[in-house]
Amino acid sequence: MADSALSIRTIGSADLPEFQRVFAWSFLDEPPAGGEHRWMKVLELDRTHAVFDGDEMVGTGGVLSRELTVPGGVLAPAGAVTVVGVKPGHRRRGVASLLMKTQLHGMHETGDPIAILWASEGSIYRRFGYGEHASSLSMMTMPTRMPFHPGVSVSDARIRQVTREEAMPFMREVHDRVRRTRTGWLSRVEKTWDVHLGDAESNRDGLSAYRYCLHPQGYVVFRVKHESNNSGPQNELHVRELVCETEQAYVDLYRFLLDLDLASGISFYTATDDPILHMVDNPRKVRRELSDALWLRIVDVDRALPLRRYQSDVDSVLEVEDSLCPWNSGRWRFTVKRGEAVVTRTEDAADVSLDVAALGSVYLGGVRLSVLRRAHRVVEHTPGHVDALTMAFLGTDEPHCPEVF
Ligand SMILES: CC(=O)SCCNC(=O)CCNC(=O)[C@H](O)C(C)(C)COP(=O)(O)OP(=O)(O)OC[C@H]1O[C@@H](n2cnc3c(N)ncnc32)[C@H](O)[C@@H]1OP(=O)(O)O
Repeated sequence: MADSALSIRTIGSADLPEFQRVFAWSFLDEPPAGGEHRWMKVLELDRTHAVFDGDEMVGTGGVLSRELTVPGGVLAPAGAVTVVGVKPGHRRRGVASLLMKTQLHGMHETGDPIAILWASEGSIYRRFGYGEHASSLSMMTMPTRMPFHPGVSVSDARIRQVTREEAMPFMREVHDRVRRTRTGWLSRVEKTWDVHLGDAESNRDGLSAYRYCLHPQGYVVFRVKHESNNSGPQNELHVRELVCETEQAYVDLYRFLLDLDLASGISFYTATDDPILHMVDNPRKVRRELSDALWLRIVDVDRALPLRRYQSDVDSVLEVEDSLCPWNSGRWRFTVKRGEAVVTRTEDAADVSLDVAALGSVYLGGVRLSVLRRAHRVVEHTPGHVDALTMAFLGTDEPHCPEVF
């Protein structure tokens, strides 16, 4: 419950210095001296809120307008929630709750059917209806020089290292074509590139500047962690993104990285189904650590569910619980025919009950509804419906979001 002394409003440009300070302090950080934090560059002021306790700004949060690719290659409008922070000393008094409610009710009015975010901590957002592991991430490490499995063929396409200036126009075009086909990928605007591939000294964490290598159908961006010991160079390649229009380009660029002289290892936050595991001759040498990536919130059940495509036909009554966005609560008939869903209000008895966060987790096809049933997050009233819904929601590939916003 929000403290009654709190108020909330969108910010103007005059609020930005204080907004930046409150956000930095909430992350135990300092605002950059005399400059603008890179996250501030992409804020849309009419979707950016500050919470006040009297005259004092105590909370921050923003929504970015993005397109999210959902199963079936459909581009769905999504509100990408970012820069959420509450000033130390003002916590656990409902500041974030007020912000979350304002954002979600605003998205309901403006027509964003889906909200997404990356969570700083895993225990914050489920209470606000965000479902965990809507997409997951694999922190992958592997040694270089590994051969490929016989049959994985490398083409003779030339891969060229170029400057950032030369790479940028090509990368923008390739990314924009590829992101439309990959579940979980997001549209980028001009300034997003500066944030996502920010390369100021302060962004490098002791590593090199980005290196840009182009293939005719793709590109890879990485940093180098320079190391050496008595046995020679032990440099590590930290891949930021590997974006390809063809499977061949993916194979070629991985081979290029694996063969790079003076490098001993590769690390990459990648998709959980990155095919590299099956390309190399010794898959055990590819070490993987799983973490949550996108948390997804269904803002409007009846607009979000029909947006995506489904793998199989199903006809079920879903009973949804959503205390923060009550327009979602209640029973919905969810019917899929030939991949397309129709969602209508119904008084019929529920086949399956679940809360809106569970629906968010399964929406991109990364989490199985059957697993949520085993976790006591979903209740099946009519036998067979959870299995049928599980199959319908699964996608061909694992959802993946390659960028933090
Ligand atoms: C998308 C992003 O930007 S992710 C970045 C999130 N920001 C941060 O992590 C910065 C550091 N943390 C903070 O600024 C704050 O602690 C926030 C934003 C996480 C929470 O703000 P608060 O104003 O304290 O949250 P609020 O008072 O509304 O809490 C609502 C509920 O969530 C719980 N909660 C809040 N923060 C946390 C947390 N970090 N861990 C566990 N539970 C939490 C509260 O206990 C409360 O529970 P209740 O409803 O059962 O009483």
